[in-house]
Amino acid sequence: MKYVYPMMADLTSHRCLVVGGGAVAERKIGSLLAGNADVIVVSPQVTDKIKSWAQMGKIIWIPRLYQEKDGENCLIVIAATNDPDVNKQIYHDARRRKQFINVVDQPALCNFIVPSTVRRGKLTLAISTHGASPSLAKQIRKELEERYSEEYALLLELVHEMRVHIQKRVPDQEKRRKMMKELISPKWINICRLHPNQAKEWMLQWIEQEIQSQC
Ligand SMILES: C[C@@]1(CC(=O)O)C2=NC(=C\c3[nH]c(c(CCC(=O)O)c3CC(=O)O)Cc3[nH]c(c(CC(=O)O)c3CCC(=O)O)/C=C3\N/C(=C\2)[C@@H](CCC(=O)O)[C@]3(C)CC(=O)O)/[C@H]1CCC(=O)O
Ligand SMILES: NC(=O)c1ccc[n+]([C@@H]2O[C@H](COP(=O)([O-])OP(=O)(O)OC[C@H]3O[C@@H](n4cnc5c(N)ncnc54)[C@H](O)[C@@H]3O)[C@@H](O)[C@H]2O)c1
Repeated sequence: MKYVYPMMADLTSHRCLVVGGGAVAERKIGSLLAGNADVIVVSPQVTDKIKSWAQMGKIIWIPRLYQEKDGENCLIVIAATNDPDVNKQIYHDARRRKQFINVVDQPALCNFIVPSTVRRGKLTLAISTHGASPSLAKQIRKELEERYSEEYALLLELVHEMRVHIQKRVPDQEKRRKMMKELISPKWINICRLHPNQAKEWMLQWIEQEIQSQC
């Protein structure tokens, strides 16, 4: 893989196939479900978690070995068995169908890779090392998790709401931009962390004051 195009994709209503049911498959299924995909898992054995996803109707589990037809009509295929030859066969089948294919034990056969991810509500941070060191991607993910804690989810919810409010109330584009910048300053990030229940009210009050002082 020479170059990657980072993209945040909504997989709603897209069928995605995961072949294999071990710990790695479980992780990949988890990220596909987080992206709203319709997930089909083909594997004779699966982990307890995968089994419970199937029982809850979150995925479809076909308990047998992979067959070529399994990938039909799928946007994404993930080959996550512990058999390199089977994984290579899945790769060839997917390439023939021009699908997105990820082969968990052979980075050279991937036309997309799964990044390490931090999610804080609407904030998504994705880290990739181009397959050079998944461990480093994981380490950086942990660092970012500490740096960007849960208050960012609240901050983004509020800023999103306030942005619409400010767009309606403040006609001057330059003033709008200044106010939006102020709302993502350390002061408001700290307020979201320390006073999550008051943050919205205080933001609305601050916006009113700013509008009054501009009149
Ligand atoms: C990020 C993450 C996302 C996820 O899986 O959800 C992910 N791997 C994670 C963890 C991890 N993977 C491995 C270890 C053991 C230590 C080590 O080997 O370093 C650990 C660490 C651990 O488990 O502690 C082993 C490993 N991984 C690959 C191979 C094959 C090879 O390199 O040949 C082998 C060797 C297998 C063997 O030796 O047999 C290949 C890939 N793994 C990728 C993604 C893609 C590149 C991402 C990038 O751009 O860096 C890529 C290319 C394909 C893909 O899977 O998309 C997830 C971290 C999630 C988190 O944040 O916790
Ligand atoms: N990309 C990554 O992030 C990463 C991380 C660690 C390991 N790996 C690699 O991923 C592979 C899988 O790791 P694991 O720990 O999940 O393995 P595992 O042995 O726990 O699971 C393998 C699964 O594949 C299934 N399987 C085997 N042959 C099959 C077939 N023909 N059709 C359908 N299913 C089949 C088995 O039933 C089992 O559920 C390993 O080969 C390892 O090298 C990748």
